[in-house]
Amino acid sequence: MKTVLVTGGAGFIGSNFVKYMLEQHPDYLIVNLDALTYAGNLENLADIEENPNYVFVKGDIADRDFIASLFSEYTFDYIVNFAAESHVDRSIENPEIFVQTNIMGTQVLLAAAKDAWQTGKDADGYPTYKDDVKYLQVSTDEVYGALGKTGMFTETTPIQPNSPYSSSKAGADLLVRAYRNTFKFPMNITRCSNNYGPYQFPEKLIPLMISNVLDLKNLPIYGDGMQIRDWLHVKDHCSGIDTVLHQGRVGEVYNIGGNNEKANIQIVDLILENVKAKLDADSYTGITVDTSKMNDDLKIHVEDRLGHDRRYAIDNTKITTELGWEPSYTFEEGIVETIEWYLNNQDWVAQVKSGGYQEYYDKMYSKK
Ligand SMILES: Cc1cn([C@H]2C[C@H](O)[C@@H](COP(=O)(O)OP(=O)(O)O[C@H]3O[C@H](C)C(=O)[C@H](O)[C@H]3O)O2)c(=O)[nH]c1=O
Repeated sequence: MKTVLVTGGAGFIGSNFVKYMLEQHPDYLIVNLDALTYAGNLENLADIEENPNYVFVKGDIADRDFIASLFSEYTFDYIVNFAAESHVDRSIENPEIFVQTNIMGTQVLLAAAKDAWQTGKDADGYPTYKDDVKYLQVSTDEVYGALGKTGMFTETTPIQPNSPYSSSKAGADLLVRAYRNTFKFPMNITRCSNNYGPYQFPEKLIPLMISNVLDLKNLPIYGDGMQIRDWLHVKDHCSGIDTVLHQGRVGEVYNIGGNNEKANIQIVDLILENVKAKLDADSYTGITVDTSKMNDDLKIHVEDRLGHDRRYAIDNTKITTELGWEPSYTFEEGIVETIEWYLNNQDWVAQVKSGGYQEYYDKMYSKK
């Protein structure tokens, strides 16, 4: 029996991970700590909230006193830190909260874990720790910066983040790295590419485009739309993190990519085509829309994102050769399954779009 603290477990990737862990490790206790910001949603976890091996706690990772009391209540074996402000466009509008949550929050967690796990000191004065404990920092390929037409990010690529978001994630990674170097702290860092799949908040490219096609709204393509991202199905990301948590060499960084490079414009075309085809072939509860209007006229090129990274691509060699992990989804099957999920979960979409969503959307796109 292990007790795992999953922070940010009500968000998109975190909630998929909580469910994945409960399925894969039915003897583990999963404590989900989430501040329930705009992107966190307990509806994502409705099907497991009665599971006796699952506990939800509302709170902020950057709140030192709160974290201290949580660590006095539970004895954690593993900590997986997903809690983060994650949207690049929001970080351009309002960087400060990214520094607060992503950097300060990570520091508070690191200090609490070190205190909880330290057993003494070795002959050289370095802390010693309990056996089989680990802190895993969930990071992003964006910390490496941007690629040109060729090349891929490996774990030794220098860190050169370009946005306030990626800089805050890089700052957190560097703190985790420093804890390893200074305190021999038991850690791993994983760096993933762009995730997609069920429960993603519709501010990110894929769910935003699905949602706009269904609402017959414009599909805003930043700049020329030829920016390239590597797409990783969220379930593959979860299995990659689980693999690193259990088998990763302590102190190491592992990239987790999807081997699926696509230009944004290709993604938008695929979504437009697939949503229309599905609705023409089948009916879905709560969706009545004139599919003849689902055509290229919906696509508009808008002002580019400031400092927009042109291309990301991840080299998976390390995690594949050392730990035997590989992504299992092809993008072609993953995107169809994801579109199907959104079509079948219009209540969830409506629920997350209530609240401040419309206001945010109008503000972001009124300028464009
Ligand atoms: C929302 C939106 C996006 N885009 C473009 C901008 C990007 O080139 C691409 C994907 O954008 P998105 O904001 O979905 O994701 P990224 O900026 O690549 O970052 C994401 O993937 C990394 C790994 C993380 O670490 C981030 O947390 C995560 O947000 O589509 C558009 O062209 N139009 C739009 O309306």
